[in-house]
Formats: sequence, structure tokens, C-alpha cells
Amino acid sequence: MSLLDRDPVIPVVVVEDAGDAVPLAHALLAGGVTTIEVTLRTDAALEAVRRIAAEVPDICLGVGTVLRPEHAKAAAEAGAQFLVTPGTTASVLGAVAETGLPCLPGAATVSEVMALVEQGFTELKFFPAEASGGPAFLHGVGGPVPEVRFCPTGGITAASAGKYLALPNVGCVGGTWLTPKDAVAAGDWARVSRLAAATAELRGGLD
Ligand SMILES: O=C(O)C(=O)C[C@H](O)[C@H](O)COP(=O)(O)O
Repeated sequence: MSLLDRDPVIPVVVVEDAGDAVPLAHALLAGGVTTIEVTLRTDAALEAVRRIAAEVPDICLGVGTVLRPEHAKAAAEAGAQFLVTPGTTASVLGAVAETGLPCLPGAATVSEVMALVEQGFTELKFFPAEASGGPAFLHGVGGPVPEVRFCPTGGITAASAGKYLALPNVGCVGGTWLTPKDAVAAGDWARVSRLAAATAELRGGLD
């Protein structure tokens, strides 16, 4: 199954304490969300990925914030099943290809989209979505480039996600709102599960 078709929302998570990783992944699964993107923004990130890979095999484990070639290799070695980049460079794409993992490469302009299509990608991250034109951009690019589907991410909330998911070239959206910093810090996994469960309604009527 395509990464874009698993869940309406891919939770983008920032793990400060690797000890939170496994309960957090379980909380998402309990809420019906089967995919996670762990950002490489913290020192604990790779250990978090290793723990989720080892202990929560039911979740589809992605690693985001792949900014440099070495990030792709480290993420793959830690157990990532897919990679996400906020933008695209030739060296990062080369390193991603070496891992053999599926990837959602980031694009924010039509030229970037075209360059990625030339390289064979038809599923992209649109980042930063709200700042780069939001649903209007995606509607526009869907005219000349209808074969590309997107996971818009960046500034999307529970309130705005539905506008993106209603577009034919959007498979899912990404966002941090399922794992609020205060909920993770407090170990409030029930809240994370509730926020995850609420995303099921976002695709209501669209399937
Ligand atoms: O760290 C990364 O690699 C990123 O790709 C950026 C994140 O996807 C966005 O920052 C999502 O954050 P929100 O705007 O809070 O939903």
C-alpha cells in the first residue's frame, strides 16, 4: 500500500526522551494511526527509532528531517521503513536511493515537483504547506501535473486538514498536532490516542 493511503494523517513526532518512543507509538496505534514519522531534530531521535523498530513492529516507521546524506544512512541503520525530506538536494536523494527505502521527498514549487517527477517520484511531501500556498497551490499544480500526489505538511491542524484531504492529489497530510509537546512530556498517552482517533473522521465521506 502506498504510504499516502495508510492513514489520513501521518503524525510528525519530536522525541526528546527515547523512553517516550515506545509508549507514544503504542498510543498512536491504539488510536488507529498506523504510521509515524520521527523527526531527526533531537539527540534522542535515532534511539527512539531503534526502540520503535524493535518493539512496535505493527507501526510503519518513517524518519523525517533527512537533511543530509548521512541522515538517510543513519535512519536506515536504525530501522526506518521510509524516509521523508523537507526539501530536496541531489546528494540527499542519492543517499536515499542507496538505502533502498521508499521516500517522500519535499517540494514547495512547481519546478521542484517537475525535477522530482523526472527522477521517477510521484508521491511527494509538500512543505511548508501553509506557508507555500496551501490547498490553492495543490489545486493549481494538479492541473499540469495531475499524476503527482502529495502529503502536505507544515502548519496544518485538525481544523485545516480536511481542506487538503478533499483534494484529489492529496493522499494524506502530516502534522505534529497528534503529539503535543505537553502531552508527550506528561506521558498523557490517552490524550495522544484520542487525538489520533479523531483523525479517522477527517476522511469521512471521501473514501
Ligand atoms: O522536521 C521536519 O523534517 C519537517 O519536515 C518539518 C515538519 O514536517 C513540520 O514542521 C511539521 O510541523 P507542524 O507544522 O507543527 O505540523
